[in-house]
Amino acid sequence: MTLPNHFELLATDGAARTGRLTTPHGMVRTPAFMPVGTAGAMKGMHWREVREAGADIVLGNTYHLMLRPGAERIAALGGLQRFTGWNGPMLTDSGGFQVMSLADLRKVSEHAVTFRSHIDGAKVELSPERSIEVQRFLGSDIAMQMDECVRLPAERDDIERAMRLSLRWAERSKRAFESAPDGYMLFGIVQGGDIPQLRHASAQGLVEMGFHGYAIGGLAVGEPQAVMLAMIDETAPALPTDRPRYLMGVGTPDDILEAVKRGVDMFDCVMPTRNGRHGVAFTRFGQVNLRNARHADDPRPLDEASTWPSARNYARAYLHHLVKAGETLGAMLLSEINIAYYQFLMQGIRDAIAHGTFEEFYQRTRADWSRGDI
Ligand SMILES: Nc1nc2c(CCNCC3CCCCC3)c3[nH]c(NCCc4ccccc4)nc3cc2c(=O)[nH]1
Repeated sequence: MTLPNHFELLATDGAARTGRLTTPHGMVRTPAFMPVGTAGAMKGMHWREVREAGADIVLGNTYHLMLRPGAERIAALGGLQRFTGWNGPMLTDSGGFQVMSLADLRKVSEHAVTFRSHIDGAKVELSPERSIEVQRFLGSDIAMQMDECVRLPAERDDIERAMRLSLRWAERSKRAFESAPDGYMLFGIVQGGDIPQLRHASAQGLVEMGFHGYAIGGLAVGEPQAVMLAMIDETAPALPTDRPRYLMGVGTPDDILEAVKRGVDMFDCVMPTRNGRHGVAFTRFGQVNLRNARHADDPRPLDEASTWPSARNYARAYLHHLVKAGETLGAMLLSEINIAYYQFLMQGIRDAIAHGTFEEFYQRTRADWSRGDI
């Protein structure tokens, strides 16, 4: 059954696309980078700064929130937007990927993933039906199917087993989602590891079922960038052009630029906030590790031409000091500087595609990153 389409393609330039995704909590401009909130907050930042930096949509954290404070409790309090104060669009992952990454004593069966809560050790069962129920309780605008993602490198048999299980779970997720009000979306997730035929089979199976959008999963799990990009080349053309494509867990600015060039519309990654907390700044001219002693006497700001005040107004020497001293302000400033840079990059990408100048933007941006004089 074909689901309604809430995505509007505005322009294309080669395989790159720019568009708009309408959700119950607002509009999302694509290509979009979605900052990752952890347990209902953007570590070290106020939502006001996330919005001012240019983010239209953020990720909520199904795995953490269902364990604490609990999905039913958040629903009783009005849903994630009211609970957290972020009043814009939210996307939530299904939780299965995090269970496999974070939980201990986890087990995958046909029915569900079971694991021990890292908070109180309680046994938890996450089925496709429960994952959809949790995401509905959280009130997210875009829910993800429950899937099984295999780390790479992996045996073909294991990749195929997980891909076929994920297709069966896609069917169950879609059936469980059917009662959602109009406007709320469910994305399928393409699996298939680094094997083209399995990628095609997964994409075809999902497209036949019909979803509001399609995620490319099973990547950024240990494979070289070249393998990730090759799998995007295999997968994107097998997906409908009029629906959004979301590359999960990606990535560095370079990953994002390469994936946009290949037709990807949405991204999420913990890197800007996580690297920020570890003293690494993303700038127009590449990454700067402010823990490095070479910054101790440097009065220059990170980027005097930046659109983001904190990247213009603080000396590298000061940021170096904050990071070395373990001052919370250091993590806060670098988190917002990094989120702001990612959104600056996405705005540049959207403008370039809209003006048919993406190739020039791509070349100039990569040249700026490799100037190395930073
Ligand atoms: N369902 C599902 N999720 C995936 C995710 C989680 C995406 N972020 C969720 C978000 C929810 C809120 C809390 C945070 C996560 C992935 N993340 C990565 N690589 C990350 C690679 C990476 C990059 C930087 C640092 C660490 C790891 N590959 C992924 C593949 C899949 C997948 O097939 N299926």
